[in-house]
Amino acid sequence: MIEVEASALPDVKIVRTRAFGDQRGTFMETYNRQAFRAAGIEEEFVQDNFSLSVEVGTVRGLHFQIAPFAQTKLVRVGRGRILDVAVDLRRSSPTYGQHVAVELSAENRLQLLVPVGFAHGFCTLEPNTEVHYKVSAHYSAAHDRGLAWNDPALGIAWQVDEARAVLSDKDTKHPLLADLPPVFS
Ligand SMILES: Cc1cn([C@H]2C[C@H](O)[C@@H](COP(=O)(O)OP(=O)(O)O[C@H]3O[C@H](C)C(=O)[C@H](O)[C@H]3O)O2)c(=O)[nH]c1=O
Repeated sequence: MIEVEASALPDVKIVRTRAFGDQRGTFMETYNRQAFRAAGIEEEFVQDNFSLSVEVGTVRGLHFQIAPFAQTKLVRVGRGRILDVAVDLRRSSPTYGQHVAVELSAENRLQLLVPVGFAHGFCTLEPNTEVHYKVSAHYSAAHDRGLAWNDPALGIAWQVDEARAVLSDKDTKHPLLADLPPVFS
């Protein structure tokens, strides 16, 4: 049982899968190819990723891979809570540069489908947050690109002070949207 709804940017989908609770806890099918295809999510995922972020206010992003390794991502939280963000980088899109931000948590069990053409990133809202995500193309460092998470032009309300954000060195050096070359048509 899967429910898929459009987010504020219709191509970014919010996915809810059925949870079975009993006296022991909970069981979920977090991904089921047949059910997801029936719900219109046709992507073939080829790699599962996992990240643990220890500190609240850890920001990972905004990332994307360029062709031929551009990725659709299906993101969920196994432990903790994140503000998950997708930014439209499709030059021909009427919502170019706009974003959607959705809270994903172990508690709400929501997943976010971030299609090719979007940058993706998140900020953790609890300590020791574990993020699991499926991607539709393999990792390629040579095709890995980024966008400045704190670009004022994006207007993302990350819920973390810029000075307190925990970032990789790489994520402090990405270009602003205005300086980003065309990457997705
Ligand atoms: C993404 C990736 C990374 N790596 C290696 C490369 C580095 O040595 C190390 C950490 O990579 P990175 O700092 O890019 O990890 P994150 O900052 O969590 O990046 C991810 O976080 C944001 C939210 C995303 O949406 C992307 O999927 C992904 O870019 O893992 C791999 O070996 N395979 C991979 O698929």
